[in-house]
Amino acid sequence: MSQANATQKEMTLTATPAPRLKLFDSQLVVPAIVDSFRKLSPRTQLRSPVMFVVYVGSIITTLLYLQSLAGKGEASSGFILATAVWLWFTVLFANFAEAMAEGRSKAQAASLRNLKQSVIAKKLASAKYGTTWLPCPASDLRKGNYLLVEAGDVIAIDGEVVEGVATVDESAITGESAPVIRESGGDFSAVTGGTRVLSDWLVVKVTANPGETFLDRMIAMVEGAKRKKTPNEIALTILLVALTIVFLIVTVTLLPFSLFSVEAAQSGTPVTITVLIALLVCLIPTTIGGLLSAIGVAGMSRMMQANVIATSGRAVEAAGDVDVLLLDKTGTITLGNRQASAFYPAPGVSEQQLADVAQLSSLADETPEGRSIVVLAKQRFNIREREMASLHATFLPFSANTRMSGVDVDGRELRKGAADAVRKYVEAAGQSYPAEVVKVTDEVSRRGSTPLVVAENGRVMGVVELKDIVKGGIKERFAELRRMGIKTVMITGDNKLTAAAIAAEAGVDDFLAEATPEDKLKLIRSYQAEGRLVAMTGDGTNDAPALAQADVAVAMSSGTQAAKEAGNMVDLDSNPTKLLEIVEIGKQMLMTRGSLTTFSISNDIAKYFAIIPAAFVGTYPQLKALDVMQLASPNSAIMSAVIFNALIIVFLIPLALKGVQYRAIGASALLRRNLLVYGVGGLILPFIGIKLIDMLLSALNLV
Ligand SMILES: Nc1ncnc2c1ncn2[C@@H]1O[C@H](COP(=O)(O)OP(=O)(O)OP(=O)(O)O)[C@@H](O)[C@H]1O
Ligand SMILES: [K+]
Ligand SMILES: [Mg+2]
Repeated sequence: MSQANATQKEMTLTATPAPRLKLFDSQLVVPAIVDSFRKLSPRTQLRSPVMFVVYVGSIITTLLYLQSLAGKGEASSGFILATAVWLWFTVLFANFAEAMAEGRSKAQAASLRNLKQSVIAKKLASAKYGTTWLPCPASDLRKGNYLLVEAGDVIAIDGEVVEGVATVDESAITGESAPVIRESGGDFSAVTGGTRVLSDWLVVKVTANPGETFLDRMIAMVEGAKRKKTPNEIALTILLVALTIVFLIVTVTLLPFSLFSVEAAQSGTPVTITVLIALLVCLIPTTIGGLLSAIGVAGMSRMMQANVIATSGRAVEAAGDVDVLLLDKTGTITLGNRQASAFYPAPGVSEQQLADVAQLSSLADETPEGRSIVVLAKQRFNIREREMASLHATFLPFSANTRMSGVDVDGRELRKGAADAVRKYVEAAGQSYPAEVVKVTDEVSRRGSTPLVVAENGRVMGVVELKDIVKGGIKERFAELRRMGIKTVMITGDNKLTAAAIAAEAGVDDFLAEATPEDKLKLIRSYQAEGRLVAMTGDGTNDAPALAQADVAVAMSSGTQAAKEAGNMVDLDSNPTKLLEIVEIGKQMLMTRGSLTTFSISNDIAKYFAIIPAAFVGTYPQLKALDVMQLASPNSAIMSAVIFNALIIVFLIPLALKGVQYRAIGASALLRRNLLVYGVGGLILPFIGIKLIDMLLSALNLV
């Protein structure tokens, strides 16, 4: 063990910590500036229709400026140039916001990539321990290959343990320094490439080709390579496009009005195209248009900081609206390492007889439960392991559907399993089920332990108690979820009494016991049919169908490959209460988007008051009444509005990246508060900002 400890310490030192970069860290800012220019390609710009309008406006004003240099300008070339430059800044600032958000994700991806080591694996000729192995680079491994991994070896690639038990240091992936046990069968059989075996050995079957491993997928996700617009983002984009079209029509119809009206002809001051473009850009929702993508990317990146990898932005979004959380009992709410702790023989059976039958029925049972029975029988009565192969036995593996396992040997039919399952089996064999055994299983269950009833040839031999422990601190976290309005439901294959005891201890709102994988699936569907958004956390293979059905499906990284494939998030810390943070991050992202949309639309209103009187005062002098800001000159008014419109994007980048503050108060109270802060704030702020810019411009004699 001392050697294992030493290796582990070494590992902890070499593992790369996730980068904790400051908001405007120069490591992020410099590449983001470069990226802002790279993002000027039309294809990239088309992704945000609002910003694309600004982009086109920048190009047109630039052309108008060039025309003015040739002496055919519609206004002074200095004014056109200033407008063009600030419109380009507007586009660049929006690009910069997105690049900053992506840069943070890229830094996280880079730290993950550091974990990818080129490992030489020990490739076995067959699935059996002890057969010869050949060195093979990880990149040449394929699904279905078998590997030997021994103490000190780094596991080359993702796989499933088929033989052996070992302690594994997964700190490089999970950040958790305590070693975990990985063993064949059951829910602790998945191993991840990049982790290191500390003691003993494993035979691992490769489950992913190079480039398709858990780590590879995490890196791709974090880098945002596969980031698609979420349904909510698409809906919001449609709204923004509609607003843009309305303002575009308004602006275009103003053109002939100003050009051909009698007043314009008389005063000789038609509104220029430059001014109309400035007006259009100020009216369309550029603030949210420029920040929308950054908000989404930042949400995923905040998940990553909480050690959760989300496979889609859609999952992050759904997390913000979750109503019901379903949790698996064993391994999620409890530690999940259920150990046999006592034998309770049925009347007329000795404890040793029971232990003997229980042990024999568990010899080929690869689950932690089965193995722990063999261990207890040895401790209590020194019952030695028998070699299954020489016994001519047929083994009946445990399944979550039958909730039984056993063995047929020398004409003896040995079974063990959940009380109700064994009772059915015993009664089907025409035997009676002793009342004393019911008493014992009830007592065991009320303690929160799992009773396993053991039977031989249809006769009940007694009960084995499997002890499990509720994870620490879970009750307070569930109370917090309740305050957020989220209902917690524990689902388990275990019996009602055990379930009730654990449910009470953990403080969940409700539970479903004796659930088969299909029952779990049905429960999720029934909640979804009520229009609720369901989150589920699980770790076992039998949780996979339910995880695939849930809207937000968080797989524990300690769980099986199947569970991780089925989920849309993986919690690297394997902490069931992590959902609390996941929901918070989701809510925060939705709120940030809502708040900035509100702000964006209301902060455009002041610009009418700045630009409309400035643009049309020549044509319609009555409009002077709108000039509540008393801006220095028409040109100064227009420039100030355009400059404010560009700068506000930069000022709001920190908010878009960090997210607005989340508080666990009611949804309507939160909405009221945000409307007040961002709606009213957005209304007032530009009046002050535009006036200040105008004063500065005229003080510096720039307009
Ligand atoms: N190796 C085994 N052999 C026989 N019976 C078992 C074995 N392991 C578990 N059982 C019984 O089957 C029941 C159902 O197991 P299952 O794995 O579906 O659910 P669980 O692990 O108890 O709960 P959860 O769904 O929360 O993980 C257990 O409660 C136990 O009574
Ligand atoms: K705007
Ligand atoms: Mg289970």
